[in-house]
Amino acid sequence: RPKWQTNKLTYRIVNYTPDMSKAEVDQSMEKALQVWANVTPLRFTRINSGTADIMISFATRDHGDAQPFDGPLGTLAHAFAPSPGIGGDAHFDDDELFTLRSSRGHVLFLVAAHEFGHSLGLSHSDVSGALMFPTYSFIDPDSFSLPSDDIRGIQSLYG
Ligand SMILES: CC(C)C[C@H](C(=O)NO)C(=O)N[C@@H](CC(N)=O)C(=O)NCc1cccc(N)c1
Ligand SMILES: [Ca+2]
Ligand SMILES: [Zn+2]
Ligand SMILES: [Zn+2]
Repeated sequence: RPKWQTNKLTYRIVNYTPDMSKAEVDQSMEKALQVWANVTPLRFTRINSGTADIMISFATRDHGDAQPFDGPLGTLAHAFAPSPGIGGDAHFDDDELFTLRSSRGHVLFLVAAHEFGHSLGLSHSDVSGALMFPTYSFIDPDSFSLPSDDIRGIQSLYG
């Protein structure tokens, strides 16, 4: 199973969605990475130019990789397993409505936390309620805590 060979990873927010303020997007991404840093030796450093391990961007439809987005709903985002180049990168479908905490649309923090699970090497879980379960369900981000199946999964890679 592909995994990063270092615990110090960089990320870059390449562009932004119009759905939220830049500060809200920044906070959502930081909080989503912290979910995984809390239970592993992984540490994430933001860079604002050049190439990071985890390049984060918003896009619609065809956006330069082999997995074009599909308009509103359906696929919300995708991320690539650890590897050089596109590995680790996370793309968010900007035909979705992303929110800070509303149940209307999709909470960016939750989608990002799920995607970064893929960026770190996790695949989907069949445990309902797991963050890595294939389908999104709204959770108040203020009361979010990483489910045990996800802790087990990430600690089996980075323990
Ligand atoms: C085949 C994949 C490209 C599907 C894609 C996904 O799993 N990305 O990681 C995706 O966007 N799946 C949707 C499925 C859906 N529309 O319910 C999803 O919600 N994934 C993100 C997500 C966010 C937060 C929590 C969970 N469990 C899943
Ligand atoms: Ca979509
Ligand atoms: Zn993509
Ligand atoms: Zn997924």
